[in-house]
Amino acid sequence: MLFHVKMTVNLPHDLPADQATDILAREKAYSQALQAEGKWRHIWRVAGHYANISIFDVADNEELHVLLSGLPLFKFMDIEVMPLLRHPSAVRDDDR
Ligand SMILES: O=C(O)CC1=CCC(=O)O1
Repeated sequence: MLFHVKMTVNLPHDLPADQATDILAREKAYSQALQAEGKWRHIWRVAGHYANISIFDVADNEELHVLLSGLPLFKFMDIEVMPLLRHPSAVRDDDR
């Protein structure tokens, strides 16, 4: 199942720099591992915002929840999820 996910990051201004550096490094590694697995298909920065638009390809709502709640930045994010399904006019075979 495909999901469109918007993540808006709200890092506290008083978060110590070493903790911020550590959490961002862990977030990057977590994200890149899921991208390599094919579960996190796309990630795009939203211009002018500390936010991203991502496409996840997972088995079901529960798997998406597990992956999102495992994000190192999870407690510092607002997350909006939109489930996607194939459009009847779509021509790409991998958009299901
Ligand atoms: O910077 C972001 O948008 C938050 C984020 C999610 C995965 C990642 O590497 O950074």
